[in-house]
Amino acid sequence: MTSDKQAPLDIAVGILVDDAGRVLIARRRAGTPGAGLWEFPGGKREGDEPMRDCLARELAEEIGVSDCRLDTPLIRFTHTKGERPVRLHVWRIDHWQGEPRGLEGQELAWAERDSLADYTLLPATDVILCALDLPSRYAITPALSAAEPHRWWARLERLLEQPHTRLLRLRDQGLDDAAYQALAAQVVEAAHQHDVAVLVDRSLSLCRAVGADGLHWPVARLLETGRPQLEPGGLLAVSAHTRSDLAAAAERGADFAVLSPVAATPTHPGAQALGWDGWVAARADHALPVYALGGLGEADLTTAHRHNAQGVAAIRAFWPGEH
Ligand SMILES: Nc1nc2c([nH]c(=O)n2[C@H]2C[C@H](O)[C@@H](COP(=O)(O)OP(=O)(O)OP(=O)(O)O)O2)c(=O)[nH]1
Repeated sequence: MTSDKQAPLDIAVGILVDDAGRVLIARRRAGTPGAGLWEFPGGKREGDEPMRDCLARELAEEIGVSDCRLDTPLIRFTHTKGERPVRLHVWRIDHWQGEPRGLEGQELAWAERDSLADYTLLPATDVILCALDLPSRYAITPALSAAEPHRWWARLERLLEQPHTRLLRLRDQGLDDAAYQALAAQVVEAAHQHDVAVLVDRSLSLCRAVGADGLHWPVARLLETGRPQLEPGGLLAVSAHTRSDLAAAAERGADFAVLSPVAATPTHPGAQALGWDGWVAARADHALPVYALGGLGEADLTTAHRHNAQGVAAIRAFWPGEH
């Protein structure tokens, strides 16, 4: 076996999103691998062309659109679910010129996000969809048990009111299960009024009891018990600290991970900071969205995206100050 045989093919993929929030999918033609399945438009890199150029070329050739605005890459990951390993470089595209049409005879469809389940998509598309659905900011609460309750609640309300807040983890390791569950029930109720999804720590039964949107576990717990039976659409997030944690998380079916610490933080004294170089080496191209955590905030979002992060997770940086 030569190593060349195993080298992944680089593929550029574009997710065109129209003003109604629908996404463009294309049906693979007869005679190609995965014929009949639906995919996002894109294709193989030619020579050593930059991946952005590859995507612009593929979209022009396949669907006749030009001037695609490629601001921020959505995700880059490798998977081995097809005939050979591929590394997908995926962009979300909200602006382009021209009306997409199937120039190679392929069928196209504009699909509502919720109706994508009706199409048989290529394997590993679930990773792309998860990245598409997840926000750039993953807010984590400081412990209520270490704070004055009315102040904590006032800040939580302010956080929930901010339009950027879409996903929250309730973290309070100082509470016993009963107290944590009582708090989680209240937090989920408050968050859902603002359309903010809440992930809770601890057990599947607690998650169900409080109507949370999923669980956030240490990766070791996923390894011990396997992926819990969440409701359809429920999210399983894991905390990871190493490259092998992430490999295990992707392998065992976590929807996304948080990889930390990028920098040292007062909440985790003594934890060895990865720095961005260490973070990128550990993140690698594992097949799941990964947030960067540890001493980061709003100002680090662009850097995080550039390093193949879904975005930034933070406790202090997103927790509103007192006014
Ligand atoms: N376009 C696209 N390809 C994907 C996705 N997910 C995924 O695993 N792939 C894989 C399938 C194929 O093995 C590979 C794309 O190869 P391709 O054969 O379509 O590339 P191409 O358009 O350059 O093809 P060609 O006719 O020039 O050979 O990437 C996806 O969402 N979109």
